[in-house]
Amino acid sequence: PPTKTKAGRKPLPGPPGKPIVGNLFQIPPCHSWLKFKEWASTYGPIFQLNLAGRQHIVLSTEKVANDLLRERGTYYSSREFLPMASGIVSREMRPLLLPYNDLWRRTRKLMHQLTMSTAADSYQPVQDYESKRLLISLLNEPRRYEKWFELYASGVIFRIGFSKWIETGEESAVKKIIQVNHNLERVASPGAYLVDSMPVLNRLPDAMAPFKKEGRRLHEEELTLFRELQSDVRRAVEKGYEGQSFTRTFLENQSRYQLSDDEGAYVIGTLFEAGSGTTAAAMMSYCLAMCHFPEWQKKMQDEIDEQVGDRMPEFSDMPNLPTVRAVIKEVLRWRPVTAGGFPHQLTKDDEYDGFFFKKGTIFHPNQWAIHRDPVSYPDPDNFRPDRWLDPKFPTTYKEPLSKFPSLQNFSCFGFGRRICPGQNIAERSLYILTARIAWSGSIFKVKGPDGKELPLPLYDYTKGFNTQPEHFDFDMVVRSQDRHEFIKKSLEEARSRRPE
Ligand code: HEM
Repeated sequence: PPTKTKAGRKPLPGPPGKPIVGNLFQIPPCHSWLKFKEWASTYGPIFQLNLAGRQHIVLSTEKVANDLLRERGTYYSSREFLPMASGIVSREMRPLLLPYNDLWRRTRKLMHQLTMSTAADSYQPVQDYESKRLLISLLNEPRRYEKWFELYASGVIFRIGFSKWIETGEESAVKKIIQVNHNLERVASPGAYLVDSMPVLNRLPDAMAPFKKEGRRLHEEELTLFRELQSDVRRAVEKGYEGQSFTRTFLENQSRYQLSDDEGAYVIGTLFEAGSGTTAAAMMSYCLAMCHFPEWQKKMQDEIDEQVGDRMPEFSDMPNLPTVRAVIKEVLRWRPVTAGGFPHQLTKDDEYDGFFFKKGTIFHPNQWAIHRDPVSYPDPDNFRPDRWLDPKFPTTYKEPLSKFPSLQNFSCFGFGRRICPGQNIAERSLYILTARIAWSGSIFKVKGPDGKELPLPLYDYTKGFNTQPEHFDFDMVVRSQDRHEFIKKSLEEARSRRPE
């Protein structure tokens, strides 16, 4: 263990770096969370990295992440200012990247109203309809699962955000907003723009800084799209359209939130971008888990058959389906979507457990390591939904099983004041999709001509800060023709009842 310094503070442990650049070139360009976890086993749950003079701290247990990011939320809730992503592209309006300032507080208040539990309940008819549509597509063409989950997740948020239904995913506004997501993911990834590590480059004249022109173009494109989507809702409401949406709620309460049109448009755009890819990615990991651990698919199916019978599971069945909730919670633990965690920035000097942290330090709650802490999660590399269901696992098991396990405040959604505001909506989507997919069919590994299962990697994941399995094929067999017919009928019925 580190010894105390003269001032009575412990030196921060961490891998030794090189002069000037520090640990910058020791960090792998992708899946850095794996390396960070390795370092945590050498240096402990709090270790530092020096990235060209900037102090970064990696947190690797739920306890230290909660003690700092949640319990000391008044000063551990900011974001690092990235000249390209937060400045030029977002013009300091994108809530996800905003520092802990007054504008962020106002946007967060609006987000809370749009996503709190009672509001989330009111979006269930949209999730009901979209999940039925997904079942038909998945049963017909399971190998195009990425498309179906993306269509589901964007369809839900597009409808509740802007009162528009997505039919094919090929609609121009949908393609554009998905492009905005991809741009943000690229622009905000660590190391994408030198100016983010060396802010002084921002002072270069335009001719010597082509990133500025690119950033301004990206900003124009996204703002134009967000404004168009907002104007469409405004015009529809003026013409007497009655449907509810995030945008409508914003427009009708704008003065209460003290947000300009553009700031409000960015809030709703951010809800879309933070909510669509993440939900879809979680469900893709679910399919991978079902291929590898079919015994859990069977356990869910037995539970659903016993508790629900032949009819399709509904939101109201969730209290009776703890195995369903445990399986999807374990998917989020086993393959966290934001595996490296979303960084928080400290806004004043602080001390914790004998360590000193300077104002401006960036904290990474490394979910990959947090979720593999063997004290909280024994047998961490294995997929064990029973850890949420069996009192033999006292660190994760909680009663009553009609309520727990739940996804509320689970560390996969981040920490403290910045915790994901979309968790109520995400939770409802993940529960209904998991229950209905298991009720309707069984997912299997693909078999070769000799009838043997083809090999399927346990961990072959995409790059980026949201991560999902690289494409893999799986088969899906409907559990009975009656159920297939029932889904088709109930989709038609849901379509005829679908809120306009
Ligand atoms: C499985 C699904 C999801 C996962 C795993 C997830 C995870 C996260 C994480 C880790 C953060 C960062 C929290 C932090 O800084 O500590 C976050 C932030 C955020 N999420 Fe989610 N999320 C999901 C779904 C959603 C949905 C459905 C929405 C919108 C309806 C949403 C909206 C947001 C927004 C707006 C932020 C930024 C909050 C801020 O910076 O203040 N997310 N999410």
